Amino acid sequence: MTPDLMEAGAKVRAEHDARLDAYGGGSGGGATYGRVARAGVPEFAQGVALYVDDITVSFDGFRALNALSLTINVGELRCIIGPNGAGKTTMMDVITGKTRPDKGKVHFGSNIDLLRLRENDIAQIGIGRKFQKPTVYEELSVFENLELALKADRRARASLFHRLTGEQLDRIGEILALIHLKESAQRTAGLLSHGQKQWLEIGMLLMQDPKLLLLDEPVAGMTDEETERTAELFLSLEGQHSLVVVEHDMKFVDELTQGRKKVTVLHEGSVLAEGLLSEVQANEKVVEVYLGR
Ligand SMILES: Nc1ncnc2c1ncn2[C@@H]1O[C@H](COP(=O)(O)OP(=O)(O)OP(=O)(O)O)[C@@H](O)[C@H]1O
Repeated sequence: MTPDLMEAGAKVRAEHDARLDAYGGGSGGGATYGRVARAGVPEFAQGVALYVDDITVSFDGFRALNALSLTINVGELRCIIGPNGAGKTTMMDVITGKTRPDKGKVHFGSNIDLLRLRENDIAQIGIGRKFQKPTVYEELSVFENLELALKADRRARASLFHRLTGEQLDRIGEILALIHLKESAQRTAGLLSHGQKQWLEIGMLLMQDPKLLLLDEPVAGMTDEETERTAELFLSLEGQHSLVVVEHDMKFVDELTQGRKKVTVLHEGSVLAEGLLSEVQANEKVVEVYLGR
């Protein structure tokens, strides 16, 4: 390579890095997303990913969660359903440290007390949350969004001062294939369809290799084809990650549970029923709370 070309290459890279730094993902930025957790390392040997016990959350005396208890196993894909106002979002808020409960316990693995940690620390120890609306960096390319997510991971930061390692490039390639965006890697994220943006955001979460993924109505607004692809994606993640999927779309829940996985029905802040989708759909109490609205 001639010195001219080397200089031009360095300039392109510097501009690229400056673009990412502007979004807080560079070596000096990312104060919120990238703070080093002092939370310890979660222990999963007992097979439990998440243990929620007797959680109550009150808003001005109204109980959004009422003695809620729930256990998610390592590698499990659990769908949570329930009518509007059942407490599904509040439950996610408690797990991720956004809302503090009045009482109860929330443990990640067998040893981490999530109620003692801040929101950023919880994200850093391996709990990823996907909100209903996609939140990707619209002006950046699909690839840059994934690169930024990698830079937010404290484990990857030290090696990212100059360029991505081969291993990191491979990881981005793997995720691009998984989220069906390999052909769109250089596309500006703002130009993606709604479904593709949702996948990109899931890909960004996956860059940090979370043990537990919380997904709030991930297929809302997706086409049937996108919904099917999302089900395939989640099924391919099962086993390596624990997934908690809050969803109203029963066809999607059916695709995810494949007639053999347990679903949890929330109502008025508590677990109303738990079992196979066919069982809970035949449960009189469940039918009543759905039809009663
Ligand atoms: N910050 C708050 N202040 C007061 N009430 C709240 C607050 N957050 C939630 N609630 C109430 O708590 C209850 C549970 O709300 P939550 O959003 O957790 O339900 P949800 O199951 O996620 O509902 P949806 O399916 O409609 O998203 C609702 O009655 C809601 O109005």
